[in-house]
Amino acid sequence: MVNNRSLATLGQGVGFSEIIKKLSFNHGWAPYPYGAVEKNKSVENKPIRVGLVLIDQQTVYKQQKTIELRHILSGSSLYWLAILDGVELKTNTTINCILDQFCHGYATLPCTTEKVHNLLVNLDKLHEWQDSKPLSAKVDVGRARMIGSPRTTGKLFERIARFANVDAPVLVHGETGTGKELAARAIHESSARSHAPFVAVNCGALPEGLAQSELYGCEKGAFTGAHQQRKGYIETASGGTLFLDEIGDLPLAVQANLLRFLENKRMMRVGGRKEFFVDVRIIAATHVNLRQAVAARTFRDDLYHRLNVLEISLPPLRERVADIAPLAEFFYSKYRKEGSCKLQGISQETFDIMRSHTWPGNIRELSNRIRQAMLYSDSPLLRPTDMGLDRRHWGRYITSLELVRNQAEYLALRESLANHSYDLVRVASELMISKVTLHRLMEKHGLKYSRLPYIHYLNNHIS
Ligand SMILES: Nc1ncnc2c1ncn2[C@@H]1O[C@H](COP(=O)(O)OP(=O)(O)OP(=O)(O)O)[C@@H](O)[C@H]1O
Repeated sequence: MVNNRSLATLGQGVGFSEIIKKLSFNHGWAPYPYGAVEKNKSVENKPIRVGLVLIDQQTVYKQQKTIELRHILSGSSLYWLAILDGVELKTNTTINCILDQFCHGYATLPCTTEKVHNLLVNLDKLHEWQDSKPLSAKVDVGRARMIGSPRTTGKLFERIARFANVDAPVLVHGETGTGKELAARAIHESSARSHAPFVAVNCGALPEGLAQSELYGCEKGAFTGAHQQRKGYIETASGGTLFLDEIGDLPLAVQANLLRFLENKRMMRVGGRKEFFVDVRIIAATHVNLRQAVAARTFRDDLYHRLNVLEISLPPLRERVADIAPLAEFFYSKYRKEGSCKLQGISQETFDIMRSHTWPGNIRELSNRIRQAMLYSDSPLLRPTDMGLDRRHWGRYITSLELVRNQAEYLALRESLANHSYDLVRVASELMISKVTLHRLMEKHGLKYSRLPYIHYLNNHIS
């Protein structure tokens, strides 16, 4: 057996050690404890792309262990395969979230080493393939992190990576709090401009008479109070990215100037006489429908087309149900680090109710509600009432037949999956739907370990 693959291992347990030993003897894997891998990134010049992580009862039920595990997995660039020992998937949200966010697959003990070996080989190939791709989606945005289920956010990351490689203007639309600024930052951070400033301007907050000088700056004595020459936002962002939030609120006169600037990247300070070149990439965002604004003549048609070269549309959170659990878990872990909180997690009921809330403030609202709830909660698990969401109020939040349908669909799926331990043939038969429909619905509701399709794909496509 040729030993050509290295494996990081994380966790200790009898069954786990047994699997690792067999993988080494029978299949030629060279296992290394994760600590050793971390120090060198590669051991003995062997690249390490995949890791095997043990998730047992201690990991799941000992809060400190769960936190440590999340910390390690989120900071690692390896592709992880989880080995579940003595824990039931069913409706355990903690495991579901860890698997969904950080692992590319899992196997439950007892299982054959052949199965684990095959999954690892495919993951290794997948990692190698992703490494060789010119565009790989970036998840980290500076110090911030963009979270979501791979189905929705995966496509977004791919767009962000593509858009980062070209220098054209981008128009981002989405309701308030859907992450428009975060997406713009992600493009900037992933682009060649990342070393230069990212300047965010809320066009709606620019005072009407001062919008021009705020954007373009002014020369000394240009108007009363202009005691010295001052750079505007455009110049401040030189070499980097200017993010124009709420672009629809830009006064018409300033729109005309911005159009000229977009055409040749040349500008003049207010009161100035000489035009000069400024190298800035413009990313604009809007929560209103700019086409309608164009029709209503409050937004210039030509500017709209100049800005809308590349487009990103961020759906509201109520349409990204699969993102709710990973986002909630992310904010929970983030705010947990901030204070001495005795909470041990989020209750299943809270997750259920979160899925049916309409989230008018989108991701910002979710983040704020979790933060406040964590301050005030006095129970071990975060309850719906802590977050100001109550089952009695469902009716109030449900605004359409579609939402009611979604809620019923989700509950039926979850129940049946739990009852049949994710045996999809039985679940499909019980719900009287085809397996294809079942897969689609599981994906829609975030009940699928969405990274697993990669493995199935690879199983079918890689010889
Ligand atoms: N995918 C995500 N993962 C983690 N945090 C997110 C994500 N999307 C948004 N957020 C967080 O939600 C909050 C709102 O995001 P952001 O300010 O980017 O939204 P926005 O659409 O620009 O809002 P507005 O239209 O009100 O300016 C921020 O705290 C941001 O960090």
